[in-house]
Amino acid sequence: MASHRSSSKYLQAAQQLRDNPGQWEAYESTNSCCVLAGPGSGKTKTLVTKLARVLAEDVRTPRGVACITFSNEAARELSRRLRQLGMEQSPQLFVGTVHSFCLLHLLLPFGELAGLPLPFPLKIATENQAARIYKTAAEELRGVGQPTRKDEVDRYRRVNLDRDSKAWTQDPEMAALADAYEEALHKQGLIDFDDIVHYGQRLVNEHDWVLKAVRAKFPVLAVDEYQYLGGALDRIVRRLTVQGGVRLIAVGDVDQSVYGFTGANSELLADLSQLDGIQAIHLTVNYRSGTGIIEVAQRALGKDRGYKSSEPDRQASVQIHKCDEGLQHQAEYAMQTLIPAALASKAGRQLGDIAVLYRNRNVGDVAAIQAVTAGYPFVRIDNAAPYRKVPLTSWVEDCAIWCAGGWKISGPPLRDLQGRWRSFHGGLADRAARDAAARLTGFLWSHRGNGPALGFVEALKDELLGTLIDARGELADQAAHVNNMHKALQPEGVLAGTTKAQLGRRDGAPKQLNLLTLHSAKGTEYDVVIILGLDQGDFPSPNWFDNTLEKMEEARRLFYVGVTRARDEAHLMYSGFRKNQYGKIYRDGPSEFLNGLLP
Ligand SMILES: Nc1ncnc2c1ncn2[C@@H]1O[C@H](COP(=O)(O)OP(=O)(O)OP(=O)(O)O)[C@@H](O)[C@H]1O
Repeated sequence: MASHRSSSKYLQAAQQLRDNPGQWEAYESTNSCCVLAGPGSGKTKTLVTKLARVLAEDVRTPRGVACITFSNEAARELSRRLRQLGMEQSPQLFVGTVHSFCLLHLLLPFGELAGLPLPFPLKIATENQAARIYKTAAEELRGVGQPTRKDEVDRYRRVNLDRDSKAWTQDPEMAALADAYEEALHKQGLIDFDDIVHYGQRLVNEHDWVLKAVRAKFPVLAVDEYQYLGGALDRIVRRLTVQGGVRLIAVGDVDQSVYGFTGANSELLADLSQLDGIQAIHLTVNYRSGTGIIEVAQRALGKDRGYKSSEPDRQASVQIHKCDEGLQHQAEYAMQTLIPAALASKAGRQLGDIAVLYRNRNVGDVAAIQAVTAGYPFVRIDNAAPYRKVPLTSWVEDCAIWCAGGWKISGPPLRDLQGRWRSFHGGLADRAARDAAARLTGFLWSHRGNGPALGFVEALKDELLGTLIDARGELADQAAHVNNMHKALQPEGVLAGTTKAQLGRRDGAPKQLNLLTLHSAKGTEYDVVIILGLDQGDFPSPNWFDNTLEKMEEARRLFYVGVTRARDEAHLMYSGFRKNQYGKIYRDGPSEFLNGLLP
């Protein structure tokens, strides 16, 4: 038996997998495996149950398991699900993004030793610093007002990993811009997020000793939502599993690939599943949606994948609604008519069981105004948020919840907060780790009660975070997001008056309507989903028209992700026209994604 603090809750959870041959095969597999399956098929459920088993039965302390996913929110959701099975963040269980994996487990421990050409100690540029440095470097190279956007250059750096290859110089201007930017960044003693993954990949690929060290620490590697991750992570995964003998548990769905614009490549998942020694497992039962939704969703995707509902007789529907007066009318109809009807149609259904999804924050603004008018409390996840969810801000939120009353029900557990707190300090020796945990416990204990969040965050910064951030340059970027949180809580800020309990609120809170972008909706599920703004030219949008077939397919997959979040009802809203930012009207009809959707 392994010596991790393990719980047998996974044994109960595993019973649910027994009746599904694919899920059970993944659960029982002792080799590397890759689960490819559609929405709601239990990929994440299988992954977390399997991980809990591996931690309890296969991996002995001090070795552990690393579980990588694509965003901080996704990592938080995975941690939450693992916690339900009794597994908490600890030195033996890493759950986080590819960036934090590369930073904490590759660059910080091995980067300097391996002689990487980066400025040490590592300090990560904030978004503003990186943007300024790029602007200056690009203007020096190509003149003031040069048009190439930083995100295009970043994408180029992400997809062309070998600087000595022909691929790197296929676009000489891009390559020159990228080189000039990186040089200027490093000269200022900074690195950026793309450096972290790029050099992480190089460490694993170019140094056998790094490979061995990683395998010694993490004999098992899990990757959720593989289709969202780019070439650098794919290289790390292949090298660790194929040459390093690390056991891989990967799950994903190529049909839900919606991050091509960031350099993600869904073909990597399909290729990975074909490798020798990797057991490919396909799941076809959808446990989330009723048949009515599954059939329409496959039509929306334009592919019949043969997915079936686990409850074929359950009522589920997709409805299309036309609101003649435009986007605001759509949002108003959703709030005033659809949501009250949805709440009334099922006993016990709450606002938290409903999500309004949209393409971008502009549509989110319209939805938010109508939600306020209707008197619905809501939680909003899009770029309009006053601060970004990164590990440090998420941890501050969870500390606030704990103090506001979470300590009574161990939600979140103090041990989890301490584990994350320790991880921000990098590798701490036992004594120092105990001291850090004790300081945190003392702080939290003395701040119990649901007071204003502003004072709490100020005290946390003064008493704990300040010293940490001064000592750990790699947290500089995340510290900037904590500062944004602090600024938003000021009397003149958008979060003025927020309490500790409210600071920690998020999607999944039962009494709050969920407003979120289609991209943020990945991995979530709701009884009722309402998608706004399905007008040709808005979604797919004009930007998508410069456009390759590939980008249109990605937009279609994004639509598919939205529809497949629904358990019982999906409502698709359009007006038949769109307005540009100057108020000019284009009557291009409903989104082409609605064509032929209903029989
Ligand atoms: N074997 C099972 N028995 C009962 N419920 C299950 C089973 N497998 C999964 N579920 C339920 O189905 C829903 C979807 O599961 P999960 O979120 O793991 O799917 P997913 O494949 O990761 O979805 P997506 O790709 O759409 O995000 C959850 O509510 C989960 O509890």
